[in-house]
Amino acid sequence: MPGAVTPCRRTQQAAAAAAAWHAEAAKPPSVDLRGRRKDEFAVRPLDLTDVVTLEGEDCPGVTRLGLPGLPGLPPTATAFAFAAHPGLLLVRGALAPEQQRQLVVAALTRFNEPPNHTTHIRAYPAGLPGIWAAAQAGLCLQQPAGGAAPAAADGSSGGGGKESSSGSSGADDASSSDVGSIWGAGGSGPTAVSLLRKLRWATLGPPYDWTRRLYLRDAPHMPLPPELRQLAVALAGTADQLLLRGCGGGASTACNATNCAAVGEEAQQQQQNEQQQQNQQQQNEQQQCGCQRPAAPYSPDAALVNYYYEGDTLNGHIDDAERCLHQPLVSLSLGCPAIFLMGADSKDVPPTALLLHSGDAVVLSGPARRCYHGVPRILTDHPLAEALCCGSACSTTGADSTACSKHEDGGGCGDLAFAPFARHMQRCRINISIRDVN
Ligand SMILES: O=C(O)CCC(=O)C(=O)O
Ligand SMILES: [Fe+2]
Repeated sequence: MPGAVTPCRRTQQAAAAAAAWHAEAAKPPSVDLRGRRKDEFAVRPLDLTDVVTLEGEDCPGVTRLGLPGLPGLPPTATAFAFAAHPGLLLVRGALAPEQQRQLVVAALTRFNEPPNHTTHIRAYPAGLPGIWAAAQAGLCLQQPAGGAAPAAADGSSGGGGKESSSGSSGADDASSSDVGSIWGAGGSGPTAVSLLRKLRWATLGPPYDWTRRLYLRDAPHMPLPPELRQLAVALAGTADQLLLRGCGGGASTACNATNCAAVGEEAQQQQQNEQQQQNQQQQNEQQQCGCQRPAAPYSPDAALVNYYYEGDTLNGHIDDAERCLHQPLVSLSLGCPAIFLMGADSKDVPPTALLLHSGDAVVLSGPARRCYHGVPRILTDHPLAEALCCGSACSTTGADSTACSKHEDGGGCGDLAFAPFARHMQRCRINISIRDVN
């Protein structure tokens, strides 16, 4: 494998990210991004001490790995493995600028449309079609025909908000409405801007029920968009190649001995022993999760889209509702940077804090797939990612214009149609985590 360059940059500011892990752990489960509640930790001063930024000088325990140039990844993408987190791969720049812009547009205009479930599913069971366009046009939600208003969307419990005050008619009214009939220029309904701001998550593929913690495989849904599926397959393949088969990232349970260039009888015997141990370990793991690892190729079919704004956090958690926890989870970051905490299988183990940028991908594979992780902080006061810069966004946002200083030198994308999205993303982070749930 390529040499062990171990880059990171530690800032001089006071530490908080790792300490926050325990604070996060101590919080009640309702205080969560998905529960749409802010908390006292969210507004603490920014502190990046001990945050691994993957910039500048070497960082012990972090290895920069060469990419095999798999299709779907930009040539400049750089992958990192972490000795303390076997199976974790971070690919910096996994998404090309154009890809990032396309995903941002899709996440704000398509992924949040029915039949996909969103934060608003309880209050508006048939969804809020056209919410992005309505917000841009400054519209409000209209009283549904028949005078029965949908319940207010307080988003207070992800998927578990208030029941509709109009009983079943709320859903029927909304589903029979076209975009023009549910939004209007006036009225007493909530503004599309406020509903969009309260939209914290959307599900792609089989919807996830947060209350029962299971995928609703039989509920109406669109298939996972092919572009996400392809990306996840490419990134999971990269992780598999770099971490597992290449034996370079410490994914100890899955190092394929045939790729490890062992020679001679002694080495062969050692390989056989290791293989037996691996098989035993795999059997044990399969018994635990009941899946048939070798018989099931990676086939991502669902995703969770998280929309984060200033002060939003995601508590430390393990994603364990999928059928086979041997299948990787591929997580894409767009917009504002964020601190991502990667832990172990117990919250007693202090996590590593990583700074994620727009265009980064995190692959949780092997042992890392079954480890705690969370997001204690979104950095909304940072410059907008260059990939998302747009000329008119820079010039029309007053104080935010510094966010796009590169653009003023002619370095931006100049895509005027993207301007409203660029403005939105100056204060927003979108994460898309792609899963194989079946
Ligand atoms: O936002 C992130 O980076 C992580 C999201 C996540 O862990 C999840 O949705 O399960
Ligand atoms: Fe997660």
